[in-house]
Amino acid sequence: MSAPILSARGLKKSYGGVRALRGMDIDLAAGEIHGLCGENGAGKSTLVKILGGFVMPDEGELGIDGMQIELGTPVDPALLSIVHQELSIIPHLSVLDNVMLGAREVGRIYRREPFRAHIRQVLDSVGLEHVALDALAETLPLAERQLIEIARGIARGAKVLLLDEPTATLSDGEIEKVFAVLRRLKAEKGTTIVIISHRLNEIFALTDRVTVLRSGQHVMTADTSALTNATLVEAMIGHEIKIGEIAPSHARHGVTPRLSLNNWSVPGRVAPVSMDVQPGQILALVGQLGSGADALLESLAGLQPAKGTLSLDGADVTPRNITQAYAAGIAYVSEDRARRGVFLEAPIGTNLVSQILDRVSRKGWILPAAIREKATGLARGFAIDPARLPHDVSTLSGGNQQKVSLGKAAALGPRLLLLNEPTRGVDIGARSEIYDQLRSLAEAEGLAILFYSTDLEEVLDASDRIVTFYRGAVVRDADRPEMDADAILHDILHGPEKETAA
Ligand SMILES: Nc1ncnc2c1ncn2[C@@H]1O[C@H](COP(=O)(O)OP(=O)(O)OP(=O)(O)O)[C@@H](O)[C@H]1O
Repeated sequence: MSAPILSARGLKKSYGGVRALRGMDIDLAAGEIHGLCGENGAGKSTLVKILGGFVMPDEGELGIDGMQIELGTPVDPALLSIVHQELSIIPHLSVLDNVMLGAREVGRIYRREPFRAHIRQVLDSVGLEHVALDALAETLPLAERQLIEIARGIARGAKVLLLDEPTATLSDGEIEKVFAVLRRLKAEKGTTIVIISHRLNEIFALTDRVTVLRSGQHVMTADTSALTNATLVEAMIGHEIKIGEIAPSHARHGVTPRLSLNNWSVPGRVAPVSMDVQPGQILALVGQLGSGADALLESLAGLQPAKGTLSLDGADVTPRNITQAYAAGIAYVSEDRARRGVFLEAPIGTNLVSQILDRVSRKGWILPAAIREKATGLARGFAIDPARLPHDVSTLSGGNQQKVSLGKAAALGPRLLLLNEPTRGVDIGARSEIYDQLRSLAEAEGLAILFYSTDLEEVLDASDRIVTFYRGAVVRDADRPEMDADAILHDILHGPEKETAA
């Protein structure tokens, strides 16, 4: 490799007793796309935050573009820019102001006009042609806010661009647009790009080299072309896992359906749907953003105004808001975990049992032993380290926070569990543990699970029935063995097959 554009040596960082990085080295070549892989909590975000100067390491050295960088102070954004994992978009500012926030060009007096044309171009390039520069960020869905975050990183024109799970909330079409922009930045401007992703197909599609971290240490750096799925997974978690196998369905047939939808519609977003879901069935709702698949899921939790009737075990419980949904035994896990999923500044154990306090207390007194027992069981089931139960959720890595929000919903013992992007940011090993846990809940308790996901691998690995959506209507409803990735993609990108004239 010619002289690296970025070189870090001996980076160490501990948070209390947690050793996030234990002496990490990394070199980035100019103009390469470099993937960072590793389990949840391996230290990827910590590394990226140290490189950007947002976290002060305990030890280490960093050089960028031939300059020694003072650690712990934000690096000039024209040199290095980060697209963070948790959105830093300010809801009540416009799209333009969000992109320009913190830009060096702004100076002391912020006049918007000179920047409009350039920012328009950047937004168009990431697929936000339809979004006005003056629209308030809060009016946009999560995926579009994520695209603005990416646009902000691109607009800085940095020599090194670090992206921490930029695609976690995006669907395939959007991801392709973002990747096209990244490839263009590399080819035309020689930008060096680092990308963290748990979706291995993205790592293979985009990167030139990959670095793997495990428990805060460097495990390997290799050319992507020299790796296979299996060798990469093994480097990340130390053993092989089964991917792509069709798990047996636990759906109970010949009994009253767990969920029945009768003429259920979300005005303006989903045309009327009637369907039954059996106890123990795990059903994936799949579609592009705006296809109605996610709106349908939210409507079942009382989060979208809907028409029609929703029955559980044969009784009409049509929820008009989330409180009614919970009361009926419907639990919902949001895709936006920081805002709606967990209490960040409360211990993990407290979070897990926060919605079932009545079950871990007697005569109004909370029973610590009961909390510990319940929380430990949930932690085990959802691959959370039980030793960390007393720590605040905010000290967990992103993927581990997601596991807490799943455990918290499962604690309710619901009849119907609704999951929006169930394993967003969760590593590949923990993902398969979570799918196993969901399957055993479905089998043991007859729980019906409906989930919306933009990750096709997740749809194929976790479901036993798949419903595809296109432009607000169901295209196909089929058992998992009858579907594959091509069939799903065809449905969600093109809609139903056109009838050929006889
Ligand atoms: N502010 C903090 N306080 C305490 N512990 C922290 C803090 N930030 C990170 N950690 C811990 O440091 C370790 C590394 O976390 P980091 O976020 O870097 O992992 P990651 O590889 O990015 O994980 P993920 O894939 O889940 O995002 C984890 O054990 C995490 O809990």
